Amino acid sequence: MAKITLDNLAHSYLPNPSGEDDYALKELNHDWQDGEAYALLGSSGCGKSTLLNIISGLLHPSQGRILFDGQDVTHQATAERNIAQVFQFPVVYDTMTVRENLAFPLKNRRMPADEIRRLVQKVGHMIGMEAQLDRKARGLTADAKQKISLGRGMVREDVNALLFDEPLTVIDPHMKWELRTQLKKLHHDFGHTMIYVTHDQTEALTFADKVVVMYDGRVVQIGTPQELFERPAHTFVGYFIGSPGMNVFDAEISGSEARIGEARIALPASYATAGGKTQLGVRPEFIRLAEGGDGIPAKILRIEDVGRHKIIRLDVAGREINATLPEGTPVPAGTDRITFDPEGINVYENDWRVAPKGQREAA
Ligand SMILES: Nc1ncnc2c1ncn2[C@@H]1O[C@H](COP(=O)(O)OP(=O)(O)OP(=O)(O)O)[C@@H](O)[C@H]1O
Repeated sequence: MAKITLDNLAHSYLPNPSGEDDYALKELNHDWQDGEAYALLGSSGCGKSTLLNIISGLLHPSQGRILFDGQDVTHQATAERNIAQVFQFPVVYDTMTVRENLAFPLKNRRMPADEIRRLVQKVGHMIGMEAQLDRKARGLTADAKQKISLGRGMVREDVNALLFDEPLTVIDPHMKWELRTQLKKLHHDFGHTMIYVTHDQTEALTFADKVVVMYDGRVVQIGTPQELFERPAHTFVGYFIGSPGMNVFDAEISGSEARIGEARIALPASYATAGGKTQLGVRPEFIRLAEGGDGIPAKILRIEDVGRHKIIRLDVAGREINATLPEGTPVPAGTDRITFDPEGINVYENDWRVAPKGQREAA
């Protein structure tokens, strides 16, 4: 397994990039720790595959270096990097049996036959295909073929890193859950460094120790699921993670007080801002419904029951915002205001989180 260092890394697909906008991947400096499971999460076109392909060696970065355990691999071919990769669509050999497909990377490395047999049996079990090991891959469903691809990715225990690019897209929903659980178990048992690209937050949050959120070619936050939930570093993270996402209110900030329209809101700490666009981010879980008092005027538009909780859609100064209430908690009938739980308030300037005075913002 290896620590992966992204050193001053950036990539443009253009031959002569002239400004930041020309870069599909904007400058990055990060150490991804040995043995951790990372999910690269972001919407389509934000640069996830570009970054993964640079790590795997399919793409050479236009700037910077990539290191595995301190060794510069920037100009090494994929085959030399000792990694396993699983792509969005199956890559299997139709004329081979399932067993032969799974054994392929091990045979290539001239592993003893009894060791191959043991590993193939184990992975066959993990992907739920033990009974089909001696069947030819031809004629299997796309779902089954993708399970073989996943199995082939997981079969080697000595790789520097395991890279997955949206590997569960063609898998049916029940099996998705099952395979995600198996991947987590694999990580737990062997401690591989894993990088898993997805645009699905559930997949990212259930799989990863650390989620790397990308937006417009930039890594905007690397954090545990809890950190992304409690302290989104960028308004995009707040909006993208959570269902519904974080509400964002334009606000004037003055020390430990915010003003939203006529309403004054006491902040949990004091904040120094530098004259940029300032906003408060409050997740739906931290919005309280009230009748009268000092809150922000709001009108209930509709209430949606989604099982474990209710989503209350409200109009606040012409914009729709969301609150959630646990199942069984009644919606106050005369609701005409909202207030915020102080611990759920984050302050943003030009979309980036501002740390309370006296605290340093995490990278
Ligand atoms: N081969 C290429 N040539 C030129 N531009 C490209 C190439 N591949 C990707 N891009 C552009 O680079 C940006 C990042 O694309 P990338 O595929 O890395 O994003 P992504 O987050 O993986 O998206 P998706 O989830 O849709 O695959 C996009 O604007 C895309 O159009």
